[in-house]
Amino acid sequence: MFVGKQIRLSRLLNTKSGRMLGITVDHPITRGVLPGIEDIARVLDEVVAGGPEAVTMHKGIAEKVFPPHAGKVSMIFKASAYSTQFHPYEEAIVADVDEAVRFGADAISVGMIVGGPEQTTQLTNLGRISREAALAGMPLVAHIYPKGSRMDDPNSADAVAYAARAGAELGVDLIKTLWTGSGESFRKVVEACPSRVALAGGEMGENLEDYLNMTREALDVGLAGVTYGRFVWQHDHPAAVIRAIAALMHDEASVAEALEIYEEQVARGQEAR
Ligand SMILES: O=C(CO)COP(=O)(O)O
Repeated sequence: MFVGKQIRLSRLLNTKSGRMLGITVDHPITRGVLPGIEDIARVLDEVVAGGPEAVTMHKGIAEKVFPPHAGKVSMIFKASAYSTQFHPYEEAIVADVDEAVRFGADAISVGMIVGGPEQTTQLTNLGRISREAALAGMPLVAHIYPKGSRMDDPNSADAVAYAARAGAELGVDLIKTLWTGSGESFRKVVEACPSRVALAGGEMGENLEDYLNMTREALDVGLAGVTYGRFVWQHDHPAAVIRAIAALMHDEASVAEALEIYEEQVARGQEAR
């Protein structure tokens, strides 16, 4: 491994656990300007206050909003975009490795949808970015979801293992993918993937404890990271949520302990007001 990639990777991974707690704020092209993400400067302030290892964003946000946070958190530069409404099966490439280098990014992130004929272009794009990232010593993160037009059950262990392994085959360092519903089924995904596997989050509808339970179960079978978005920054107390997740990931806390940390953080924040 080039030393540059090793150094950047070390900025992404927690020194204690070797895992990455990442928060994504790249949703508007995918899902619209969701409630809670309108004021992106405020969102980033609240997220960074929770102390995650990394935040993922597109170039325009990196340019306009990220600079005050440089040095406090790593930046993952998003280089593709899709839309659940307009082009759900295809990620468009919107940036490249040279730009990621110029923006001071610690990793580049690309999405790929597998499970349909559209994956031909997706594989071509990921293969190219993987080659360019390797040459630049830039870690490669990929969101790989088996949500292609021929996939019946994107959350099945076979589908998710296929997606994760496709990323590993193409040299992705950290693959973010979907939860399969249980630790037992997720173990199959982790065991079939020689790269680090990270989990995506989901909608705000579910409660915090459900997300903490999912995270704990996945960590127990080898999860190496999370890249959570909506349920964190749409929450009333994003920094407290992040600290609770960090306790699970870096201190091997139980869900009950993580919930206590969440309550403490909320109380402390309210006292400070
Ligand atoms: O990482 C994501 C978008 O890039 C998904 O985040 P959530 O599903 O947790 O909102």
